[in-house]
Amino acid sequence: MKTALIVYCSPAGSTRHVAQVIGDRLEEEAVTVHRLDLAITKDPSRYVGLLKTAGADACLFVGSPVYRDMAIPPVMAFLEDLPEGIGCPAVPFITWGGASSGIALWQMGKALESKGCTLAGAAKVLGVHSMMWPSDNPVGQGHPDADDDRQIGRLIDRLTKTPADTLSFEVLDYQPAAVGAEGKKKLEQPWTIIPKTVDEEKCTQCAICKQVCPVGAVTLDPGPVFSDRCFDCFNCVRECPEDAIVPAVPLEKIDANIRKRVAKFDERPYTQIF
Ligand SMILES: Cc1cc2nc3c(=O)[nH]c(=O)nc-3n(C[C@H](O)[C@H](O)[C@H](O)COP(=O)(O)O)c2cc1C
Repeated sequence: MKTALIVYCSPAGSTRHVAQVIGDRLEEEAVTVHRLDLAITKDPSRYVGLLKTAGADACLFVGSPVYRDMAIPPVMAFLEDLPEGIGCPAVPFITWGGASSGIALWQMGKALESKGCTLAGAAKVLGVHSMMWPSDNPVGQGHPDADDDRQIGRLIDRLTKTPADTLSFEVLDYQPAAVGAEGKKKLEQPWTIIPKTVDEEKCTQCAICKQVCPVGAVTLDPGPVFSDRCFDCFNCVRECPEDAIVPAVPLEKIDANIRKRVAKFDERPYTQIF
């Protein structure tokens, strides 16, 4: 591998951390790394051109957090917009909050396979659950940690130091049948979000909600208005200094539901390299 493109979206930072570790380790192995944060770069086509030019010497890394068992819409939109037959080796990676990693890796793998990519490797990495920021003990607290980073390092070692290997995309279908089937059913349903209201007494129109939205879904009129690009990352709710953005489901109830799902799935291992 001579060139790598690392594409990701990371509303709360864990997926960005993994992307950073991947990029830093690749650079240690003298790979030329291009990093593409989908929240910043709106037109990825120039970067995708790099992959075409580098051909088999290039590798595409694509990272997403898991939301409701799936990869998030900006990442899937990037994959769907890739040119047909791009055909490079690829490494999807996800971070998940310890409830269920669902079918996100499988879903990303399917999209990559449909563009003619081969699977060089993949990673599932535990991250602190990004819906649980008010809690003193969020699920996944402290993750990704040093051991997670070491596992990512081992993946990069394998990708750069041993002859290129191709995995079957089937390895990404790792969930028990019932969990996998439930996740795949969700793909047929519209993306759901928890509606939010704005407490106009509290809102000072400071525009932080607009700045922290990774997909430009917030406009001010004069308080925040959310477009249908919103995919429910909760950055606006989390970062509002006045707590003026109020989700229809209280955060305590969301917290309790997540903990129930953690107990129900009891998914292991937390971090896994393929
Ligand atoms: C709306 C929403 C839905 C989520 N759904 C799941 C889920 O189904 N399973 C899970 O384990 N974690 C879930 N999480 C937690 C994230 O996957 C996890 O915290 C991830 O590391 C966040 O990545 P980021 O920090 O790059 O944004 C969800 C978080 C949000 C905000």
